[in-house]
Amino acid sequence: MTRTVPFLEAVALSCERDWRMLFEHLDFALQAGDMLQISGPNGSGKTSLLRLLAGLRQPTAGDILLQGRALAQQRSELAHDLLWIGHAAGIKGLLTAEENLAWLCALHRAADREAIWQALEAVGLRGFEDVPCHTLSAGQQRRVALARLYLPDTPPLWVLDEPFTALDKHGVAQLEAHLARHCEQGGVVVLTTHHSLAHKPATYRELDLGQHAA
Ligand SMILES: Nc1ncnc2c1ncn2[C@@H]1O[C@H](COP(=O)(O)OP(=O)(O)OP(=O)(O)O)[C@@H](O)[C@H]1O
Repeated sequence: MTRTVPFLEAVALSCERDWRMLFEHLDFALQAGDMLQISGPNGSGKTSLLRLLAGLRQPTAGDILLQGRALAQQRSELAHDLLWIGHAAGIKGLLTAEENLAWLCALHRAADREAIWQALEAVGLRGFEDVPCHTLSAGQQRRVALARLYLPDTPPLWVLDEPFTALDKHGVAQLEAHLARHCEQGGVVVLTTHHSLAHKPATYRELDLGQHAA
């Protein structure tokens, strides 16, 4: 029987920071449509794991495979396939919401003004498109970052570090539904959050790093 090549795979993954092993021998495989929530106590290595998956750090040991090939040898494929939103909103305060989004999109694929305005409207920022982001609230700044998830033709793999931070209840529910929809349409979501998701796709799984502590 032939084995389907996973979209993203971690094989015997270990991560050490500052001489401290955070986790060892971690294995998981994600197919198109899967959602993986990384959980665990503060300092257990959730952000560190996401940064490995996003190609921002090298594992201490083990491999990460993207569609069956080593991630480290696929920088351009990763840039094409990955949408990474880190723990900080990662937006520039002097730029407007529209300018921030245009700049962030340029990292992957350009989006036209109409698409950017529609994405900002989808995250509830209608009327705030052209004000400098430093004048927005923390939740609104988070929404600017998250608007990338509402652009057409997003990359298939979304790696999101604490995406619900600073969002209000409605924003949380809306984002949960959007992530589930992305999976139902064949995308892959890997996220960290300390909150338990109310809306999960059928493919949802949780990986508790507290149980993999070295
Ligand atoms: N920039 C850094 N330099 C050195 N060590 C770091 C750095 N960032 C994190 N670490 C170390 O790695 C450990 C894990 O950090 P990480 O941010 O991955 O944890 P986390 O599970 O995401 O925590 P939290 O729930 O608090 O966000 C930390 O306890 C710290 O010792």
